Amino acid sequence: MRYISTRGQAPILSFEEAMLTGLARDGGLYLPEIIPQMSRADIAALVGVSYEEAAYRIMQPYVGDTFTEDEFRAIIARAYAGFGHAARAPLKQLDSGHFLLELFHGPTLAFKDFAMQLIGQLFEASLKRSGKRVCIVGATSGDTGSAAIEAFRGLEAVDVFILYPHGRVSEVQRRQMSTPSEDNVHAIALDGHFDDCQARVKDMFNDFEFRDAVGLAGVNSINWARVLAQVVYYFTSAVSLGAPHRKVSFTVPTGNFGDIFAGYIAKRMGLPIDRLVVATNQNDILHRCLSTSEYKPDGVIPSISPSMDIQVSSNFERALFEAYDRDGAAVSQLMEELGAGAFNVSQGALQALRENYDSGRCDEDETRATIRDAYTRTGELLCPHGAVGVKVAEEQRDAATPMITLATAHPAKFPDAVETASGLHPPLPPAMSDLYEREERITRVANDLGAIETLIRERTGN
Ligand SMILES: Cc1ncc(COP(=O)(O)O)c(C=O)c1O
Ligand SMILES: N[C@@H](CCOP(=O)(O)O)C(=O)O
Repeated sequence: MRYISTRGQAPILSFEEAMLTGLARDGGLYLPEIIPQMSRADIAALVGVSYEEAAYRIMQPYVGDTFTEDEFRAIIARAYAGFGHAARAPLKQLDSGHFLLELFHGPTLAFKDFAMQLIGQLFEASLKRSGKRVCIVGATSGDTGSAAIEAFRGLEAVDVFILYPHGRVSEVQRRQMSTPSEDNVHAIALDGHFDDCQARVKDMFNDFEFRDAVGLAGVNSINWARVLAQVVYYFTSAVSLGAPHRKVSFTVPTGNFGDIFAGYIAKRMGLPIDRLVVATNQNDILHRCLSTSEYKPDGVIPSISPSMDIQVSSNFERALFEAYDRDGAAVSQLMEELGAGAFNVSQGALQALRENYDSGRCDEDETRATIRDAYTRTGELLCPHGAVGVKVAEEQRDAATPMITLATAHPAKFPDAVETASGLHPPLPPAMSDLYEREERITRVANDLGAIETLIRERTGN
């Protein structure tokens, strides 16, 4: 399998190269040149198999001969062994025709663990083989960072620097990043919001001298392997509700567009998905763009679902690439316009986007009300991100097709918001019960590329 950039100007890479490269050298994001297909029989054959077996069958065509069958199966087995639920991604019924896909049973209690635990194993196997060393730099609004630090802590051949927006993540998220004691992990509090963190990470990738000197790698969803790992649970959940014989729809709490794009890939592979609904919080740029065609970031407003406080949505570039029939020049032009403030999607591309994605938004009061109502009606305590999804799904779903809403994080990651909404304080699982007593290590930096690069060079000796 070969991987191409959304901007059409970067070298074509293998799976392993694309995984270790992160951002393409033309500033774009890698995507497989062709999307492998699962036939109806392939999908039907997933009934009753373990999550790990489904993961192997779905991901193998993308990974190709990077690893032997035994190696790749062992990687998958190690990745999901630490999950706290035998089903890995259990499905719960919320209401007639409305289901919740619980994606928070991994070690850091968010859906990011599905990809990050796998990527940790893939990186370790690949770097052991090559003897190379990498420096991972990531941006987080809270969950990617803790999942990355958990997946890479203590690995010999990897340093991890995670930039998070100072004061804009929950205390649990911050402590998950700042309390691991291994020397190879670094929690960096940046004075700015998530979009600033993500922009500095992309700046570092576009600074080729720095990139090559430190051996930069990325584990944000710019990394194709992140998206790929998330395709699996669309299949397993749909199959448990009757696919391929019955269509299902998904509502996905969305920020950087990686998770819902994984749903789109599942659909392109042949999974009968009726609708993919983008659910945004008050930072609703994606909903506005799909409604009006204009993509114009206008400042991030802090919310009680902080992981979705994003205005420059990285993977939307992959969706645009598809909507523009894989025209890299057109995508480059849009990204240039975005650099100057905003872009407008053409009518043809907007129609293509709307054929694949519906959208809705949920404000702060609605989020709190949904947490309260869902608990009262069903006994399910939602995190604010899941609540955004449930609210939008309730508005958008139809009686004919089952709706699956992705519950992307555990309520205990956002205890204050959940308690205000429901009156209940969600406890941390026993393995994390001493999180508040552990010592924190945080480095504060200005939103300044030079200062961040200097810090990374000093810490890595490059
Ligand atoms: C809990 C939670 N829900 C939803 C999202 C949005 O996912 P995506 O960025 O893949 O759209 C994030 C962050 O990515 C998250 O951490
Ligand atoms: N919500 C994310 C933001 C980064 O997204 P990613 O999927 O591109 O890594 C977070 O929690 O950090």
